[in-house]
Amino acid sequence: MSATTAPGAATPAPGGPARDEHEDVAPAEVRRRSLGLLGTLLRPVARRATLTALVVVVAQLALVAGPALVAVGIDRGIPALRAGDSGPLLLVAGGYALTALVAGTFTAATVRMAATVSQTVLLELRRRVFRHTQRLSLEFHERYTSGRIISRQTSDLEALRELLDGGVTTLAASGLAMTFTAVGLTLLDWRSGLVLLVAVVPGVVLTRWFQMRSQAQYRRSRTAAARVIVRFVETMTGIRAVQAFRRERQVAEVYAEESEEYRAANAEAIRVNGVFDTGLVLIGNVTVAGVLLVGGLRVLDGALDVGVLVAAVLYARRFFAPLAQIGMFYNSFQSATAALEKLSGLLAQEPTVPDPVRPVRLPEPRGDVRFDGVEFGYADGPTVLPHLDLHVPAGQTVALVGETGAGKSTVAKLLARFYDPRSGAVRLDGVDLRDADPGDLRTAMVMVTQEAYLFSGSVAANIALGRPSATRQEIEQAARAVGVHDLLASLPDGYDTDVDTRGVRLSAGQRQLVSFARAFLADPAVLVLDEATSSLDIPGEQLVQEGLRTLLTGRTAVVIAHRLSTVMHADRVLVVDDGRVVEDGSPQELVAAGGRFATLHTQWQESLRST
Ligand SMILES: Nc1ncnc2c1ncn2[C@@H]1O[C@H](COP(=O)(O)OP(=O)(O)OP(=O)(O)O)[C@@H](O)[C@H]1O
Repeated sequence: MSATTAPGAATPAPGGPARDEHEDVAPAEVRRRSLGLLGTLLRPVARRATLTALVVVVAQLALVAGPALVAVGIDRGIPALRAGDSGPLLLVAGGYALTALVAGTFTAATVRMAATVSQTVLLELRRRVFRHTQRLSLEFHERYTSGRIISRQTSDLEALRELLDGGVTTLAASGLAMTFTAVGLTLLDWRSGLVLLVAVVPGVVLTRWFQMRSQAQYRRSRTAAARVIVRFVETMTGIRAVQAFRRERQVAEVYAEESEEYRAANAEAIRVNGVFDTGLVLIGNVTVAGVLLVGGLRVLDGALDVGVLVAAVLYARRFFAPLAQIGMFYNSFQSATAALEKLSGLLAQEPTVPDPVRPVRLPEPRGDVRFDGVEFGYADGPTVLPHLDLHVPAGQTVALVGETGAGKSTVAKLLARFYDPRSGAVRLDGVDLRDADPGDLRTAMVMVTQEAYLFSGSVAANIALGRPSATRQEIEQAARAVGVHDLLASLPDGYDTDVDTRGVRLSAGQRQLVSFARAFLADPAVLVLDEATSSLDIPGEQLVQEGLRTLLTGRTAVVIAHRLSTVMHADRVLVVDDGRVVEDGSPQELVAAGGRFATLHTQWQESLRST
């Protein structure tokens, strides 16, 4: 059982530093990169975005005209009405209704247009992130935990969505509303404008306080949220280990603590928001009282018209309302900026196994494999293979044996080009894998891993992964060849059975056979196979052995062998120790030579006898 697999150890904190902790990039460069990404995303929707901005401006202008029209209505329209002329008042009322209509229509249009722009941008970004992440080399996926990738595709895109859907337009509209209101009021009556200016001082102080507190708070809340998500994903990914070692209670306790921290962070954020909103209402109302008092006294003196006073009060009331909106979206803005930085960081990652500039075609591969002076180590880690020279002629079956950590999988992964050597070259039919056409290489070389991963979907679709153009007949032929046809045909829906269907989960050995059928259908010139270590019941074992033999026939095969029978059927055995080939020969020769393999062979036989 592979229950000892530890859940990914690194705990990412998407709410923490926006930069990928593995890269060393200056903040200015990060900003440039994020803006660059935003630019490429917005370019296709530039016209629509500009139009949206114009619509926002018109909506705000229409809104700000309202109080001014009220002033005109009171100061000009009513006296005229008293004098028997209803024209001016009707004109003003009509004008007011028109501006209200324009403001309403344009605000609704803003919401729709912003949503269209935002959804187009997000669709493109979501696709781009998926395509890019999928293209990145294995080396990247081994260090970038699944929790972090999930955060990029979920919470980061969500943060951007929140801002783009309504945030940007609300921020712009709020900024414009405040500016237009201040200008409108000053033009109408500069003394009332002055009162507003005085009130702006505590408003700015309060907003500044809020920004600082809420930024810290928001960061805390995001970090806490990320911890909860990562803990959840890791626990569920490693559920076998958790259950096998009875860690449920401890994991639940840690999870409860982290959830509590998340709750506390959110509660504090709400409290800060509460103080800010209440403060704004207070400042707003005091300002209204100030404008009313100063203006009222001047009305008494006859220096100010009543209508202008009413308009001034309306403007003063409106002035502080947008600040609450700005405060609300300030955090979205922050988190969207951080999300954009992280997404642009992910998109800036380059595959460590790049596609060749001038690919060499391998249309009819023979399967001749060479390792020429290969030196290799993972990333910046220690050397794993110091110097490997190896020639596997076409059609040969080679079994790699050796102790755990000897470097067998590393040889296999270099051959399948999941990694490139630090020096030297791996060649197929004389072509350096780094120069080989990636499409041809994937056809020529297939790696079957231990885990025999099945994707959700039918059994047939899973086999067809080996050759998507295969007919049902060819799929069944492949299954027959590796001896799994009867089993698959007896499933509830035969080959159409969904591998995820409850109650028909395939066993490890059966999954292995399906993956053999998949590889058989792909029919590669070179097969790299990591034999499953899981022990199978004897009939199952025999079935897998027979399937394996059919699969290996007629092609070059490099097998990381865990079973004696596989090794003994190989043409050649390589004993790997500490990244070096220490014995090389046919199984019979090596047994006769009495070296390491001979010892291993004796141990194997003894263990088989004792079971
Ligand atoms: N992704 C990786 N990153 C860093 N080091 C690695 C990685 N994979 C393997 N190693 C290291 O490379 C060495 C060889 O490992 P490898 O997996 O090739 O051994 P192996 O012979 O296949 O072992 P096993 O039989 O247990 O699968 C080990 O020291 C291991 O720690």
